[in-house]
Amino acid sequence: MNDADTPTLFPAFGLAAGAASTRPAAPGQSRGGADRGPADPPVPGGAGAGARRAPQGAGRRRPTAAELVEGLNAPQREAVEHEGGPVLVVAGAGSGKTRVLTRRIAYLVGVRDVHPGSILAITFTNKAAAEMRTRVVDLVGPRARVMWVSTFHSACVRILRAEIGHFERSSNFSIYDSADSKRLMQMICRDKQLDPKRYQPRELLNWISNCKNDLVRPEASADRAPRGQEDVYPGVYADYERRLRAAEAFDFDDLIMETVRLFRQFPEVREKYRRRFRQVLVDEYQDTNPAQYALVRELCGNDPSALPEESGIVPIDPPELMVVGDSDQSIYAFRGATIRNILDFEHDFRGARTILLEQNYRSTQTVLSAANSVISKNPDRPKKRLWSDAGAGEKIVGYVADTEHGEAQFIADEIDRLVDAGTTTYGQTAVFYRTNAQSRAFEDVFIRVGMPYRVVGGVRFYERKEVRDAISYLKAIANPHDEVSVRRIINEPKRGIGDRAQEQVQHFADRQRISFGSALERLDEVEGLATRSLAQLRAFATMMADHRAMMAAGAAADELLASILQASGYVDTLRRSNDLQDESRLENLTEFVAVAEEFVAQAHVVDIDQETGRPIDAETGEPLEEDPDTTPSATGDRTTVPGQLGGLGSGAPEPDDSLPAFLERVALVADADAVPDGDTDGVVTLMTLHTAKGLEFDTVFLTGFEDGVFPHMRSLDNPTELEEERRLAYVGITRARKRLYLTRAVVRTQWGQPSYNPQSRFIADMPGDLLDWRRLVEPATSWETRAASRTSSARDRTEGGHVFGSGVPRGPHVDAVTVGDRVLHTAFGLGTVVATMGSGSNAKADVDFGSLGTKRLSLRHAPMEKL
Ligand SMILES: Nc1ncnc2c1ncn2[C@@H]1O[C@H](COP(=O)(O)OP(=O)(O)OP(=O)(O)O)[C@@H](O)[C@H]1O
Ligand SMILES: [Mg+2]
Repeated sequence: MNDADTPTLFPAFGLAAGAASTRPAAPGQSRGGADRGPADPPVPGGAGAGARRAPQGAGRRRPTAAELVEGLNAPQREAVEHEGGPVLVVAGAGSGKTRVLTRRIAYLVGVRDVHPGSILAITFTNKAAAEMRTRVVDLVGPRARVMWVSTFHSACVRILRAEIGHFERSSNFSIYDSADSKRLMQMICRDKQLDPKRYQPRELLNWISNCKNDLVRPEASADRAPRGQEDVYPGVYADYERRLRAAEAFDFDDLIMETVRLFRQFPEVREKYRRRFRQVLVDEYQDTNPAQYALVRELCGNDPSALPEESGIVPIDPPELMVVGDSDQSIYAFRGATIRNILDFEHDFRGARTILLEQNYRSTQTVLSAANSVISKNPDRPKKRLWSDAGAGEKIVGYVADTEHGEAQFIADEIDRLVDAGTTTYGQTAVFYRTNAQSRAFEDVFIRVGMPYRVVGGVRFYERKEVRDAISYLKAIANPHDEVSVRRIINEPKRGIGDRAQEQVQHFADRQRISFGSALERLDEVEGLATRSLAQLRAFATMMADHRAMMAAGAAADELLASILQASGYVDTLRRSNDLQDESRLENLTEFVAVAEEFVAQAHVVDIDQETGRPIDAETGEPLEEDPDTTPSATGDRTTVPGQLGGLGSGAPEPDDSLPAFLERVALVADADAVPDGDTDGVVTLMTLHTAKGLEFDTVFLTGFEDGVFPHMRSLDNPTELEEERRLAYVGITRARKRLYLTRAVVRTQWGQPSYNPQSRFIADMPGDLLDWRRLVEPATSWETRAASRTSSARDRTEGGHVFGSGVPRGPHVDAVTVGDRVLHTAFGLGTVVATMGSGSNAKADVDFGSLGTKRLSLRHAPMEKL
């Protein structure tokens, strides 16, 4: 990502204090410590310092103020140094917003002596959080690790685990991801006997999610329901909430909503966190939704809800707040994000000021101009000037392939060419697409040519069936009431607990108003169970109870996992199978056990803080002994008594290798977390445009530049959605540092059907002289005419300044086929040759195209290629 942040700063630490404090240090200075001045106390060894304590004086000294703002331009510096009221930094892509946040944190710790424990920084992914933490630690040393740098979701999980007792709920709650939520919704729809054609679980869940993101509870949700659904939708929502609660579970949206509710209902709890977090920083602010915004206001607003008088707590002034964002990069409206949060900032946070950044340090002027020309077509956006002094750089390369396979082949060839020439590396190259389904074609080709690559997102490791089953076992151990998890594995592998037996248990649970898990403890009272089912249910309940006992006795997560995989018969079943797929399932489970082992190993690493010489937790940087700095001073009372300010539990955390801690980690792994670390991975990154936010690569391929792909089909007749697609294009283009490619396919298979998509309208927005077309295809054949006629707009048929008209149409074709050959026809898709006839220009073939039937084709004319 933003790799260039530290290099000139490091050497500067070695300079004499007098020299370094007044001017930026020259790069390339040595890093020795001998000339350290008296004003600069010895400091931590910084990155990679390891666990040994450095001898007094041998460590790196504390960076000076001048060093921490070194290399920043004036407004960036202003933002870093700002003290007092709330600040909004708005600026286009690549202008150093994230860098400003990182440097500001370092400055707070290193210069303003802010205790790292009082810093809360919010990033968009866990990956970005880890990176920001590392960078700050690089700048000011390991004591900075105590700060909270996390996503909204992770921060809320931590708060809820500590405070959920106020709601009289167990802190061992499960976190339901979208697949869990969907399963629960399916059960609800079935139980309520809703017509599956009219009520789709996904739609209902989307609607509920939107309610939650707007902090709307079921009882107040009727007027948001679609017309005629004012009873059904809120009813389903209420049921869903009831069952989540019965399962002691929260879904993703709950994590934020419940934290806000907690703060509003228990102002003294909120006050505790306002006292703890005196510095709050938020990256990617344009993508916050109303619930997240409410959370920021609870923590940092000027007028939070009043504290109960009997609490005796005097409210504290709001903490310092800095948010950074770019309204042009708001791409999560479908998850409730709203740029109103940016536009209303100055109004909502009293005394707020805005800082603008205008210089882009990431991209060439060519890349920027292309991005600006696309985004400038959006109406009602504040005009921004974004410039770069990196020079014009290379032209953008355009390429039109015949099919998505041709597109992938071109990209593979081009990457190889660039890498061979030493122009770029695999690790500095990314391929972006609009939807996950597009990754398939790239993977096919990349595997074939042996290109090292990594797909971020898609069917991820944690979404594989066997891994999900294993997680469900663990969740069911940790939380016996977790209905979705228990039901998922109760008969997996098959152990003779059929649907009927499960229904009988469920009925009993419903009648007794207890959870399914509790009913399993009272099997004797369940009526009508067959003897065999009863025996199997008992065995299952005993097995789970045994593992819960293990957990209570302190067994670590990896131990429990390995044990349950054996005891449940899951591993044996896979081992006995002859199915090849089961073999790879076994491998994945082995891998998952390794993940747990690594987690446990990590939890037991003890690091020593070089500054204090005391042990700190390797993961969080939290001191393992009591740290007086983190003791709230308001009452001096460290015990948590509701209604009083208490400790935050941050004093002396034990290494946590427990199952709940492991599950928490697993539940929060976001897509973008799988992004490889910079160059070192040496693989090409494939990902959706949404996941690309905040990242940068030397060479970027933006693919599928077709109307109906990008912009997405759904947006073509919806102006609001088209604006969002445009912002997505802006995000994509501005990821490129040096080299940008735009590609498309004349015909691609979508949803199993060939689609002829005309060129993306975004290409026409770019000045032609920015583009260099390597290949264009003339729309002369009937299939392209059909494609052109599908768009409602009579579009200008020029591409990047090149007018169509000359040259020969270049559709794919084959000269000869034999029976059994697989072919790809641009109109009919994949087929198998079943007969051949004729020869020369009369050669024909019968090709079976599956559901489209068998067709006889003239080889000379058929637009197809042999696979
Ligand atoms: N003053 C500067 N001098 C040199 N390089 C800089 C400066 N400011 C930022 N950069 C570099 O420019 C690149 C973009 O910075 P950064 O990622 O912080 O921008 P951003 O505004 O957060 O971008 P995005 O909008 O995509 O999130 C990074 O490589 C960063 O190190
Ligand atoms: Mg950024």
